[in-house]
Amino acid sequence: MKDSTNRPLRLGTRRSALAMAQSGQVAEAVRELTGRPVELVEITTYGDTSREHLAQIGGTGVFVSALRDALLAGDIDFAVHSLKDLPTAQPESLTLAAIPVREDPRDALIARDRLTFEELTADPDRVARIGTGSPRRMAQLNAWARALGRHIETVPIRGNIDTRIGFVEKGELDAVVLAAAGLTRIGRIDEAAQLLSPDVVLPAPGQGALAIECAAANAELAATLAELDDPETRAAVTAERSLLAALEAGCSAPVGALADLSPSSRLRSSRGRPKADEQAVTELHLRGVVGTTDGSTLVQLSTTGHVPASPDETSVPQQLGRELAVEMLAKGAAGLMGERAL
Ligand SMILES: NCc1[nH]cc(CCC(=O)O)c1CC(=O)O
Repeated sequence: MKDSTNRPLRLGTRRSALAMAQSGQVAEAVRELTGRPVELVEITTYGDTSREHLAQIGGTGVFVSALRDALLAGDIDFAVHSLKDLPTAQPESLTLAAIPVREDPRDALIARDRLTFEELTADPDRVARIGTGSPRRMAQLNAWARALGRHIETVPIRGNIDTRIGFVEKGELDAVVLAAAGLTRIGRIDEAAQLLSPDVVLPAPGQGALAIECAAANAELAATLAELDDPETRAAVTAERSLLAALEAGCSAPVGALADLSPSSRLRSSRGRPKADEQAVTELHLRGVVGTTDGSTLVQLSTTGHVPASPDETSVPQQLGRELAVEMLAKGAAGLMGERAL
């Protein structure tokens, strides 16, 4: 790094176990990268103190605004966010310097007696009560139960990961659904009874990915942090967030999305042996879902595109997301998103 000072870099973080875990991991990576000490600065956000349900306080950005204020005020040098908590519109004053390699994007079920969803819902005389504050999870869990011909009750809850698992430990709920990535980061993934297949429950756009952000004015730091970026993760989450943005939905809306990238043998000019100027492409498969929280209606579509294997390629993923949104809107997605009730 060109900045020869050894002043510690200040990393702003929320104080939850999850935020501390992910900030701690990024702090270590930045220390290794720069040789500079990294100091954690605790910031309290409205999302941490409010007792309201996420859907009621609007969801979008409640966890990030205090960190962003601190970045713009120069109180901290960079911040680590869960990408899925970031609003899709990026302020010009801030740079998403790096999106590191993504953790498992799936949702996980934590259930009494370590039962799976199928086992939990098997007894027709006992309606399983499953806790989640996420309309996206409610919609898909209810749709899954309907498809199995079973009944569940989704119970709106919120709180940090420990609090949510506590509902099951105390016997107040039969199960809760959480992001596998969060459980992994705080070292509790072993308690998951089941990882929910994206064929049944699509995660939130960007779930499992982190975003490392700094002030746009701090171009030198942004360039340094960019070394922690994973282009494949960035391409995938760009497609997912582009879909979300084009659906004009906040993060509390019942929108699920997941992009998978797979190396493709298809070459840009496909005949004969690859020539030096031919570029390999990556196949990007994007799935999206919108539904009513009762699971009675889901609009679920997917699309596939080819992303050139250049490091900063985000225009194709962006376009794919927009195209899928248009198709979903044509199938009635807009009407479903109007529904915000829990
Ligand atoms: N909305 C809260 C939130 N933000 C990020 C994660 C988990 C980690 C991630 O997705 O990166 C969670 C908890 C959860 O949904 O269970």
